[in-house]
Amino acid sequence: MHMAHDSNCEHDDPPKLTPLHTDNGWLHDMSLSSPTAALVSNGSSGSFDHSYRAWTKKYPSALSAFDQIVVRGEGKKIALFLDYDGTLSPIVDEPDNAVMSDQMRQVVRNAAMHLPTAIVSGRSCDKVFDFVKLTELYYAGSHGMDIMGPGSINSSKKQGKEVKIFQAATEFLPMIDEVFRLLTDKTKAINGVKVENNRFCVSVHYRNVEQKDWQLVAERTNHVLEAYPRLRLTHGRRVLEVRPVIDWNKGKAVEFLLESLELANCKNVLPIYIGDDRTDEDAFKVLRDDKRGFGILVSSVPKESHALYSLMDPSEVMDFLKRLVMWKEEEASSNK
Ligand SMILES: O=P(O)(O)OC[C@H]1O[C@H](O[C@H]2O[C@H](CO)[C@@H](O)[C@H](O)[C@H]2O)[C@H](O)[C@@H](O)[C@@H]1O
Repeated sequence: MHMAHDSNCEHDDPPKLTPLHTDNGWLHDMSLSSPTAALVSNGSSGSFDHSYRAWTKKYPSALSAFDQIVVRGEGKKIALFLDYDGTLSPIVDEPDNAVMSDQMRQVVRNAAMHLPTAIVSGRSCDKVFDFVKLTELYYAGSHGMDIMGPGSINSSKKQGKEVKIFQAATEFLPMIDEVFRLLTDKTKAINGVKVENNRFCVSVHYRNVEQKDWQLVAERTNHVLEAYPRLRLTHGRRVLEVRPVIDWNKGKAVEFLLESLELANCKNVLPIYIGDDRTDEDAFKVLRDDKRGFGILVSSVPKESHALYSLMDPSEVMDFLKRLVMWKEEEASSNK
């Protein structure tokens, strides 16, 4: 059975990682991802609107606070980091159908013409590139474990060889393939489960699984991972993510990209990271702790975050990017 979910009402837990082998933690987190959890805790849609408005006092809309944002960016080079799912494309039931609109593609292309721009995604670089199709961007796939520069994915396909900028977990590739096959096999009897190979990590999707079977998904995944102490589990939007136990995440990827772009340790740089997922919190935190730039959380439900601002959904992300480009263009022409 495929459960219809209103992804806008999806609630995720605060950005803490679920420890492996703690069954209650898993199920608790999985339940909190249920669409009803947010609504029930907020009562009617009226009080829901009220709590969202109250929440935006703490995390102001990046559209309403746009003037304040550009004051911070005046005379600075803005580096843009964009998550993919739930940020540039709406959340949909089938991960392979999470296409990006042509309009959004054009907006991101325009942004990349003015600002160094990177996509930072849990998906493999190849998959996210197949959706985004823009050669002028940096791509940090597999939660930042696979970083490629402008043109490298496309040219690697043409030339039959990959141009790697950085891969943090190459030694894990055989293990990840093995675990992908095992997880596919061990969960195949559960209706609605989808196991996705994201090269340096594996996603176990339970979005289309009946809630009564969520525990089974968690148990089977946990059981497979018991034999792999060098892998750990994190939790995204109705997805369990298996990844290597290495000190690397989207935050580290942002730091790495800033270094590569020679934008680290520069006072005249303002990095902005836009994302919707718990894994994006690592990047929000890096920017917040360094007091360098800031994160913008994409969420239509109140949640705690290391981000400074918020946007409701991908359409607001598009509006924000358009305004940012217009402002950059005006700034460039007034400097002529
Ligand atoms: O870092 P991201 O670019 O946000 O990737 C995180 C995961 O996104 C995808 O799953 C999520 O989006 C799907 C399509 O809308 C949705 O069906 C799923 O429930 C979400 O969890 C992707 O499929 C995963 O591999 C990524 O890790």
